[in-house]
Amino acid sequence: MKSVGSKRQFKSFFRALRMIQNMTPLLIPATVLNALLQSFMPFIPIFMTARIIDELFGARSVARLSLLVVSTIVLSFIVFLILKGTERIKKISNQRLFYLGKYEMDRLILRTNYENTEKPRFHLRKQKIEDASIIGKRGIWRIPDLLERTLTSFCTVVISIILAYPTFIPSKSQNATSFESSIWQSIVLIILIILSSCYSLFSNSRFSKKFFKELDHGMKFNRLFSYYEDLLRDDNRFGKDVRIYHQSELILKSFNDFNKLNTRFQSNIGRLQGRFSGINAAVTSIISGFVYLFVGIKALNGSISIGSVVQYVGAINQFTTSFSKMITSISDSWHNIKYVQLYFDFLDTPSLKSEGQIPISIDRNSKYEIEFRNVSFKYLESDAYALRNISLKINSGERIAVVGMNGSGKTTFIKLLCRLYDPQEGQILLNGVNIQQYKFQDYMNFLSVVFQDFQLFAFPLGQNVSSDINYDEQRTLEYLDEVGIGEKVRSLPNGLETPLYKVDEDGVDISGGEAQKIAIARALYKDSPFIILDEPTAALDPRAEFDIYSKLQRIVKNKTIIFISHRLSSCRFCNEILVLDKGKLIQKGTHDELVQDKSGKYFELWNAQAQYYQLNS
Ligand SMILES: Nc1ncnc2c1ncn2[C@@H]1O[C@H](COP(=O)(O)OP(=O)(O)OP(=O)(O)O)[C@@H](O)[C@H]1O
Repeated sequence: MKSVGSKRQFKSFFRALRMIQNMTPLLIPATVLNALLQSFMPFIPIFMTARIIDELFGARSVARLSLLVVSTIVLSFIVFLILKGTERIKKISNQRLFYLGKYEMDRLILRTNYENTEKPRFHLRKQKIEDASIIGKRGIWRIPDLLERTLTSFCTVVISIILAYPTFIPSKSQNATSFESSIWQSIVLIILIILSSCYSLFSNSRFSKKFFKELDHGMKFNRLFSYYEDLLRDDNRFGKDVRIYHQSELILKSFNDFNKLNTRFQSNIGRLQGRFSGINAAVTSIISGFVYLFVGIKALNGSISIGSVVQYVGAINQFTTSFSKMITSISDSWHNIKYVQLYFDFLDTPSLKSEGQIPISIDRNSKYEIEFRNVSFKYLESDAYALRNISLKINSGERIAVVGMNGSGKTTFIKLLCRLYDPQEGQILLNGVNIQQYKFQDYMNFLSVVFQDFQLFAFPLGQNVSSDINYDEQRTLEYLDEVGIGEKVRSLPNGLETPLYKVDEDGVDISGGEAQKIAIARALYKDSPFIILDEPTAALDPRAEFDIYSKLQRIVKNKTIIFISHRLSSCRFCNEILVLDKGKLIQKGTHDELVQDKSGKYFELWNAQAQYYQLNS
């Protein structure tokens, strides 16, 4: 089991490296170069100082000394310059990686099938990835940093071993003292270094585990805090309810809770870091003491030069600190992979939709027929049927109303028709072919929908209507005129180029009814053969409602319109009414036929509405 897990972790790591390389081709080379230079840099003064001291205590040649000093300065300066260059490349590339990594997730959210986006788990997963990237910069965004730390410490360990190695070899010269020729002092020092390395391995992995546990804990507070922050930042969406229902105290309490917990979280992390680095520093100092003693005795006995003391002491100290860093980085990388996997699991969210291959060429004069054949549907997390055994046909040019009580399945009917969901039983056919066999985008072009909870965007008004940056101004205005908002649009300072909403400072806020009119204009502009309007006039005043219904008859000509409605006023414009109840199609017919069926559901609804108006008139 464990090896399967490890295999997956390695796979994710290499996949992340490939992805980073594709997104920012300079980042990994710059990181590797940076790591090599960083590990090399501390050894320049260590190695060169040893040579300079030996020269001072030896031949004392001014020319050689000058050469050594100049070489040290020039070499350090060149390495420093290259390091600065790679740092800059890394900084820019890391920013790019941050953006592109998130862009991939946003692209998935916008393109994955709708069914996925309605699952709370889907959004929770994304939130977790985002939180992890903010707190502790975990996930793919941390990989370059961890790679650099691991490589730097690894190379430093290798170089320090090469430089320190001679001091552990017992002297074989005839004049060597028993201390110099004994292997035991080397063994003792090596054991001490190994013990300190083991301790560092153990304490690092404990630290990493605790650190990541604290970070996971901290993510919960961050999520709640971000939720309220977003709501307040967006457009103070809950401003009205907060005032009416005195909810400010509750919200501020959640900010205070977050603040308290965050302070505790930060102090826990700080304490952990402090304890860990304190103990590590103490261990390193003790080892340093032994190293000085060991190398010092050798120097006192004259078996190594004074300059070599600097080299050996420096190299062994570099080894102990870098070994500890290397272990920390490997352990961090191992824990970080969990978040990399989370990221890839999100990007790999399976598409639940089957993609057809048949193209649809839309032609105004063609006849289209939609058929629901024994269609049944349940939402994923529900046992109850939202639609049950629906069979019906809708032909070109028809005006259909779908009516029913709350929760009777009207919106679900539309969602299935629009392929936002696919039915579990039965088929939906367009001209006799299952709609799943058509190219998805072609099928999307076949329909225009104004959903109950339609969304307009903070783009210029013209772009909202046309869904395009380059749009036909005249046509756009014509449709806006038809829905009765053209005059208002013309009076705006920038006309069609006026952005909606105050996200842009030149933006305009619009009323609910105006937004609904723009949404209807958008559906008309799309010029699809089927137009579906889910509660299209809920926000309109009676005059605007009547106006739009009568105009729709004229504008849409031979197109098919399906109205979803609670208001039976729309039914008068329709040649067929479908009545849904608890997911079943229980009645269909013309308005007059259904009104005459006094025991039917439609009559019940119609009568209730008529009685209401009588009572209130
Ligand atoms: N995403 C969902 N997950 C689970 N159940 C859902 C989901 N959406 C709707 N339902 C359930 O499916 C049934 C039909 O809902 P639907 O939204 O189609 O009704 P409706 O007729 O449009 O209602 P309304 O008139 O209130 O808009 C209801 O019982 C509803 O609770």
